[in-house]
Amino acid sequence: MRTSIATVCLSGTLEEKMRACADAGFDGIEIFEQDLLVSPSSPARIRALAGELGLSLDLYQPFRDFEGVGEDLLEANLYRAEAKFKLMNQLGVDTMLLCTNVATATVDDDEAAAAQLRRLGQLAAKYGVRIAYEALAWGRFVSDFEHAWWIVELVDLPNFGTCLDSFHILSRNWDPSGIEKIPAEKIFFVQLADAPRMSMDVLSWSRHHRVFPGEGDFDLAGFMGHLVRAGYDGPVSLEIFNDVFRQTDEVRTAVDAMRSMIWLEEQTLLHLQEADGPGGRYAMKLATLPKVDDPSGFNFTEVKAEDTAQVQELLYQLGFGYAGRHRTKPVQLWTQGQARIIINEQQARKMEPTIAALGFDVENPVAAASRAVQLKATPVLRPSQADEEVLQAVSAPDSTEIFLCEASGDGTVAWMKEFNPRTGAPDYAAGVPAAGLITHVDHVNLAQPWQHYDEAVLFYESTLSLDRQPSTEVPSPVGLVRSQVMRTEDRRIRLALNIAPLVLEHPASAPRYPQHVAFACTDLVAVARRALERGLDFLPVPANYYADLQARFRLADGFLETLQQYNLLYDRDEDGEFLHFYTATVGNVFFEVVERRAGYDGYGAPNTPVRLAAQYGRTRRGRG
Ligand SMILES: O=C(O)c1ccc(O)c(O)c1
Ligand SMILES: [Mg+2]
Repeated sequence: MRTSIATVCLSGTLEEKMRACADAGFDGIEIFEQDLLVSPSSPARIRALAGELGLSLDLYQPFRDFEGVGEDLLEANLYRAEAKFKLMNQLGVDTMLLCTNVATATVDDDEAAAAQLRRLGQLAAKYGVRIAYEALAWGRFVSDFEHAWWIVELVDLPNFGTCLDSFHILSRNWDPSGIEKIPAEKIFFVQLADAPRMSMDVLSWSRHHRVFPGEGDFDLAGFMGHLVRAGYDGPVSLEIFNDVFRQTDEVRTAVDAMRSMIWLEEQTLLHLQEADGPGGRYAMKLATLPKVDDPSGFNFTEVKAEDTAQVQELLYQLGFGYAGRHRTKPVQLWTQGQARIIINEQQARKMEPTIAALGFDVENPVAAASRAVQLKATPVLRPSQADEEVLQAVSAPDSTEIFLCEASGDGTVAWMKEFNPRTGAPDYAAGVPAAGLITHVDHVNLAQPWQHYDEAVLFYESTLSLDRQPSTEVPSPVGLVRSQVMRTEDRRIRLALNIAPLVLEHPASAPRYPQHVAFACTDLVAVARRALERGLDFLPVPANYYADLQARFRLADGFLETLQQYNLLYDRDEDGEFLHFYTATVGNVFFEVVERRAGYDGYGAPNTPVRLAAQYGRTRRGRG
């Protein structure tokens, strides 16, 4: 698959954008007119730079509002077009994108529009230029791709074809299977964009909310399948108008963009193999990635901190046992059931407790790491001694290190033998056996900086094959928190990503992005009772919450009192019940313990505002 990207996707100058696209591995670019107009570089310089960078200049765009106009305006439009054809000759670009008229068209007549477009095509031919006619979803008279294709047929010139843009087709729910009826040689260009489903006018949706494939809700593998079956083999280009991408680091955005392409290429092939059977022969060659099974569990969570005392104490209070110090590194291991927490003091100067790494159980760590690196993840290199396990790891967009560990069905993990339980136990933990009420990690919640949120979703979806659930928004005292759960089908991995609201201008301003690990247990009240005995600082829950709980659920006598006594939260739905509590926050980390009853599959979402408000209240009072 030949990859391309529109310069409008990125921030920076035209030259910066071009370098970022080349470095990320794109084959070509579409030059967005505005980027050239504001550039101090001459067309000849841009052409030379593209040559130096090995980028093909695939498209010049857009040319707007040409057809369906009166004769005077037509003359002016042809004059304007000829100037652009000359410019394109200087740039060495042979295809121009023409959008359907959104503003100046007054004549709703396909034959008349085609006659005008034929004049444009004939003029373009003198300059060796091809015109790719694209239906914009808000076009004045032409807004659907089959209508645009019909007009292309009427124009009937070899250098006049169509451009298909997934956004304009899928946003309007046009049936994309019609693409297969268009002869491949008349599809001059293809633009791809994903987007979250939204109910707003389609122009605003398109100009502000497009995202890279895999970050939104469109079925782009299905869309690509129609193109591949049509026999298309030209550039597949990203055209993403997005407010965040336009203002963030272009090098990073270009890598995110490339990841989306590599992943989509694989998804397209898998889609075609499933829909058409293996052995399909298509003009477009689609590359594959190492196929890996879903991760089968959390292997470990690593908390990094300069001062480890508070984290140790919380773990002790939750019933974790101290399982030893690493034989060569300043690293402790705490375990309970299948839950393993590593506390790492290495290179942690001035660091408040933070989740620095997550280990996932995978079938084949080398293949999983190779897949991630082929998807443009940065490998993490950790020095290890000759007799230590060599662990595979890559860096997630928020810098959390993702370790791909060998799964073991029996609850032991190979690297645990590097820890010596006889050294360095804190006083209160000496000789404490893991008490065994907590069984494993239920989920991990990572707060994402707002500008890397979509990138993080695609990262986990593509590298670890986690499935995206519908995203939700939860009110906090300082704004709405967007939340997105990613999980495996068997639920052994549940990862929640949040965008923390910006609190920069707020009096309680220190921007904090607390993260948490939620442990699963079979008896929450017992875990809470033990934790209280050991002095745990529970996140307090207000009495108003319990009054509302009783009103909603009519709880059995005594149950509400028990919940309230231990600051437990409760939820119930048609699948089952959910009990949970939170610890105080230490640095950037807190813990949750959950008990799922029957088939409850959620996360206590109605309780999240209560947690956020309680955490906010404590932060303002200077407590964690
Ligand atoms: O929003 C626009 O104007 C616009 C321009 C060119 C395109 O290819 C497109 O899809 C949208
Ligand atoms: Mg487009």
